[in-house]
Amino acid sequence: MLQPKMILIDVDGTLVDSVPDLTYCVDVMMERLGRPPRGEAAVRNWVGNGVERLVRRALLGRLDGEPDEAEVAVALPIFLELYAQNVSQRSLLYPGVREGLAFMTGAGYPLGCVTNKAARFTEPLLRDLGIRDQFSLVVSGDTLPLKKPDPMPLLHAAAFFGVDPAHALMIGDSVSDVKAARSAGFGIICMSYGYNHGQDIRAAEPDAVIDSMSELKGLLAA
Ligand SMILES: O=C(O)COP(=O)(O)O
Ligand SMILES: [Mg+2]
Repeated sequence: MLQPKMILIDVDGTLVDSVPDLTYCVDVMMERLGRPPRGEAAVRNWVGNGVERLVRRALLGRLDGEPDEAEVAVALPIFLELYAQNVSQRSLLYPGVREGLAFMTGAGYPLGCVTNKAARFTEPLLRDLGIRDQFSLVVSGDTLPLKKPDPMPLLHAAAFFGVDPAHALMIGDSVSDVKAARSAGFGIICMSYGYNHGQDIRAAEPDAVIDSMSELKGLLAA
């Protein structure tokens, strides 16, 4: 049984299935630019590195590369305005999240949230889904100079809670979470259902992969 002194949890693909709202905003943005929609299957593979990177990927129609900067300058404000209005309209907590959070808080684990989503979207999303109060700390993608896969947000949270990273656990869904956790010296558990750019997260070799946060009670000391 694991008994970390602090647990940090990722948002998109871990707590929240945010792809329906992100897809809506990508596709309306594309329509306004006079370009074809990208659809949910593509957007699912592009989430995880912040909204600006998502917009760049949508403009390109693929994961890697850089679109024309003039096009980004037009597209990004459109997307940001749309997402501000649609951050939680279609997004849902994954099955098992409420149960997993209740187990962790009930067992006394200090909880933080670490996401690459910008703070202006993270805060209302967590609030609208009724889970903001579960977290003593929320570190968003623009809270610090660097975001995941850099270890900075995780180390910042460890310092906030006064916990040695060797006694800290990250729960995420993507290779960025695994890389950040490994660089920070945290343990890492991943959700099998999340967004990992179309790759099976098992290839990144987290400490464990689970299908639902309700399974945490079998891994963490109560
Ligand atoms: O890509 C994003 O905006 C955020 O993704 P994350 O919550 O999985 O870090
Ligand atoms: Mg994620």
